Amino acid sequence: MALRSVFDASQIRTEFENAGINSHFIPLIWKYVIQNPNCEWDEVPSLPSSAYPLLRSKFKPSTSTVHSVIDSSDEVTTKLLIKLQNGAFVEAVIMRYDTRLGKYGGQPRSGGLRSTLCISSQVGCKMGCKFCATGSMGFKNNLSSGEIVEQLVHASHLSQIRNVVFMGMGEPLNNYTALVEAIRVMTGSPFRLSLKRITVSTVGIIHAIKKLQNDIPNLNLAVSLHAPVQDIRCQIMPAARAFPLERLMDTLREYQKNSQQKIFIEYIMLDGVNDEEQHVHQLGKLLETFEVQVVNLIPFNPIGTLSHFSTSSEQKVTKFQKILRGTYNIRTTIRKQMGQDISGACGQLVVNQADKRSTGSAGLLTDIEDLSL
Ligand SMILES: C[S@@+](CC[C@H](N)C(=O)[O-])C[C@H]1O[C@@H](n2cnc3c(N)ncnc32)[C@H](O)[C@@H]1O
Ligand code: SF4
Repeated sequence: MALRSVFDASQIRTEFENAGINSHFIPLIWKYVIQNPNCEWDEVPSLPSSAYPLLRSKFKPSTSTVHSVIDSSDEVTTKLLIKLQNGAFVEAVIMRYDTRLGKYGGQPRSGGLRSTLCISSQVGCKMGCKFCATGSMGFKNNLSSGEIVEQLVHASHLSQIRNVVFMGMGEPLNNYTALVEAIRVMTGSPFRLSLKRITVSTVGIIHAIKKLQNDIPNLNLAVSLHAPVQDIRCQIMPAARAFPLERLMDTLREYQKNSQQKIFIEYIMLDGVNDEEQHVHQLGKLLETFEVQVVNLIPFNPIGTLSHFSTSSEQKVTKFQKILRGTYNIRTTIRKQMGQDISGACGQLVVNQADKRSTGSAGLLTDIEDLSL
């Protein structure tokens, strides 16, 4: 049987419990593994003697490996192509924010920068959004919580990670149990990331948003709205049929009321599809009664022949922003496109990689300015 990731928290806790080993050793093991990624279990100091054979027979310090590390030419973005134990690939992306410069930038592998890590939760995705390279792959498999956490471990060897956003490959709320467990590990010892600095991006899985409120109160949500009315949403995001816009908005209002947490609205700008003047007024009215933290306008990142959409012109995006701000008083940012020279769109590098071996999104996604507040 394949060995599990030592960062699969519930597995290792259960195994330790069954063997009568105190679970307080687990964060100590994780700390050692983070500092010594290529270690053998016998090297981990000060564990009860029964822990060593158990670790050897059931767990690996890392089940994934970094297959390649690619820096963008502007040195802001680094993409990690990560190979999982089953041979599949996922992407994790580091974006560096230089606090001294007050903007994204800085030398790729240098310390001292405030970095955001964009993490994948699935190989492929079953939601099938028409503009998304990951969606074009279909669903392959869920990542385990350990595989999700290992992306943070790999990235932390290259940069000091301050923020984590689940905006990589896959729909995190379709891999709910692993997502919740991974977030609990990341916010616990030894990672100790602040929950305020973790954001989960979702297409809007209503029942899971409701559940999340109880399981991880006060988690930041980014909702990929992308259209102001249900029929356009369904055209570009087939899964939206199952999550009517009105019910989604009620769920978000409820989420915000109960948790006082930040909700970011993501809106991809697709030329002639959702970027006309009527759409901005529909969106403004939809969000008027809703205390939205910020609307992020995302320039569509072309994904080659996988999608027929085009990117909205700069003038259209700027006008959209102006109306949302001026007429509706909604904080609105235009997300920078980053890392386009390294297949910036989520999943694109994996699709390209798959193409090369003959076997899945564009400039990078995160409006880090807002997510790293
Ligand atoms: C890849 S998804 C992953 C998280 C989640 N599944 C979701 O849809 O929010 C993260 C964000 O990337 C956006 N995205 C996907 N393909 C894109 C593209 N080609 N250009 C720009 N943004 C894209 C999505 O709409 C979403 O807002
Ligand atoms: S945008 Fe998100 S939900 Fe849609 S296909 Fe891509 S990963 Fe899945």
